Amino acid sequence: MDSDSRLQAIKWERPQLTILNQLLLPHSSEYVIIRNSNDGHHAITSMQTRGAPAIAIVAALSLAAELSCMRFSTAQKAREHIHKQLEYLQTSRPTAVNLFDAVTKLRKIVDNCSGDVCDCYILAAEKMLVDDVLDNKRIGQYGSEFIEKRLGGRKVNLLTHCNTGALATAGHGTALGIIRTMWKNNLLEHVYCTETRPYNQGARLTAYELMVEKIPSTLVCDSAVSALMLELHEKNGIGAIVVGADRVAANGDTANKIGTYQLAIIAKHYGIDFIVAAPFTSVDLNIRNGSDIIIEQRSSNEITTTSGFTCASVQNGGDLVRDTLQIAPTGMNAWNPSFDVTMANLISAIVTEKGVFVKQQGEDTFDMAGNPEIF
Ligand SMILES: CSC[C@@H](O)[C@@H](O)C(=O)COP(=O)(O)O
Repeated sequence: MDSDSRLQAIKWERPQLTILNQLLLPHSSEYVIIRNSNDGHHAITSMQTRGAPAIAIVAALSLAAELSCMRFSTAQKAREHIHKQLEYLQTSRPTAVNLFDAVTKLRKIVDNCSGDVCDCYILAAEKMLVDDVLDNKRIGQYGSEFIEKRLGGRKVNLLTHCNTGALATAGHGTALGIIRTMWKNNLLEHVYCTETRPYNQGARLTAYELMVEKIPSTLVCDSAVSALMLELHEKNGIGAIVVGADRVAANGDTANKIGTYQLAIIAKHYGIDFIVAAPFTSVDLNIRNGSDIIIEQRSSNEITTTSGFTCASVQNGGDLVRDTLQIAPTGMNAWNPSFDVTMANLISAIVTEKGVFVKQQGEDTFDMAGNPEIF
């Protein structure tokens, strides 16, 4: 078993799809069976699964599971059903473009398929799962080489935000994939991960992944990063901030988990690299810049309450029970965008499986349709 297979968030054994229920992490690892597109849609909207690549792959495979149990009298009927279900699946979450990219590719494949339409669909969805892991390993390698070159090969401290690891992808991860690769290559000293309020993907999921991998790491409040930069100034410092992406516009403007933008400003203030890591399925060449990215607004309850696990020993024989506590006054308004957009001028490099995109001398933006570099 390699290190990545310890954390497998998406399991596909034709015709069965099971996913790790991330609502229960880090306290218990329970898998949920996804039988059809309805289950897939629910898994995404309820956040049992999350993270841009994982959302796309679970959506695609949920329909593959459904199709495995169906028979259609004509190829046209199969195509119509697939189109309808893909349409429905893409209503689950709006910001990550990977889902829309997957839907476009799958539609094209079934429209052009000359054999059994369901087989064509299932094979294509299965390939997305396999390709994502390979792409992430390449991102890990390219990102590790880029950081090594930028920082002269010394062991570095990195900071990351949200969760971009094996739990957010088919395996290995993107920004966390770079961290995994650097750890394996003995180039990493320590990782700082932000808690990522209000949903706590950092505290619950990234902290869990780092502990499973035994990577030296420390959790910090989102609001502690500037103070941390100052604190570590004399002691090797933070070498770079590495984050994932939900959608990268053609000019490199990047939507990612709320709080990413302020980290980019901090990186600029301290003169360190701010690196985005994402598969090319997160790049949306159809939009020129970040102002066209739809930002998901989530319930104010996520801010006005806090959730966690309490030990209901009497009722439940010691089992941990998920619980929610109100922390703001009843009726208080809250603004809860799930993502923000970091402008390209604050980003040092965008690492993809094709290579590393950097800005040309004197430019403020990236050309995501152009050629990346390998360092
Ligand atoms: C490889 S995951 C990249 C992004 O999707 C990740 O950074 C992120 O913002 C996840 O948000 P989430 O709301 O948990 O789906």
